[in-house]
Amino acid sequence: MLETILAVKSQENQRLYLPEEQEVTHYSLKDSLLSAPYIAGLIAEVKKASPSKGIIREDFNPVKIAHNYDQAGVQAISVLTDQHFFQGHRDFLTDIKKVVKVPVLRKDFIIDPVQIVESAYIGADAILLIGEALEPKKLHEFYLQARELGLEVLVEVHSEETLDGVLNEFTPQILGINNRNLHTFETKLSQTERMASLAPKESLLVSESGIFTHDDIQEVVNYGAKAVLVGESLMRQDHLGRAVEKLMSGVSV
Ligand SMILES: O=C(O)c1ccccc1NCC(=O)[C@H](O)[C@H](O)COP(=O)(O)O
Repeated sequence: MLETILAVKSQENQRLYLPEEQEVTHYSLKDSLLSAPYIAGLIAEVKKASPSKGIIREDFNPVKIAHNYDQAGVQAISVLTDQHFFQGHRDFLTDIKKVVKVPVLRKDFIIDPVQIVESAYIGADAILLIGEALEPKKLHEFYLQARELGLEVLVEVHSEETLDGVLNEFTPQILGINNRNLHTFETKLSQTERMASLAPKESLLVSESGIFTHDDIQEVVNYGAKAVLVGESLMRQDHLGRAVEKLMSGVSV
């Protein structure tokens, strides 16, 4: 599946899109995740659809969703900006950035340096770089480019092999273990269990995908995760404030 996504991405015209410059306040993803009052930091995702689940949320107002997440006390917001596979848009991120006071992560398939420059212009505080989408050397170059532009980076890996390749090049500040198998789409928290011990102590470890309950969060925290990235389970809830509270504290309000 990743091959298909990357083929479509490389055919999309990766032209530089520079909106009118605007004043935005930037927030640190790492600092925010480490300041969580819960057992882990929460990156809550704004995602209308996905290749594995189709439409996840019919009533989709990205700005309203992000505002509700912010009010609920999440530590960061992840915004899918890919149009083709996730029905996202880069404007969602720019609009969200205007109404929230937490860091905003651009979640997309970044394969061209132009997308990194664009991410800074559209207001992102952080970007995602996927280990399986970039050779380790290129990933490191992209990482350094992003850092020079003031962006933080969540480096995501789906396998031990990819993690090994990345760590041979550099140590990411923020490292995501994605629990989704990119071929079958199946999610297994045991992926975090298997890989967490290979993560450097200096990297803030984020467990991503397939997290639905407070017990799931407790489980990945026990494996060593300091933060979680949650999309679908929140996106399917009507009341996001209550959903965040229940997910993070384990108690219904
Ligand atoms: O979500 C998918 O179906 C998907 C398929 C192929 C590549 C990436 C995909 N998702 C991106 C993500 O990593 C997730 O949106 C994110 O980790 C949240 O996952 P979840 O909580 O399971 O929605």
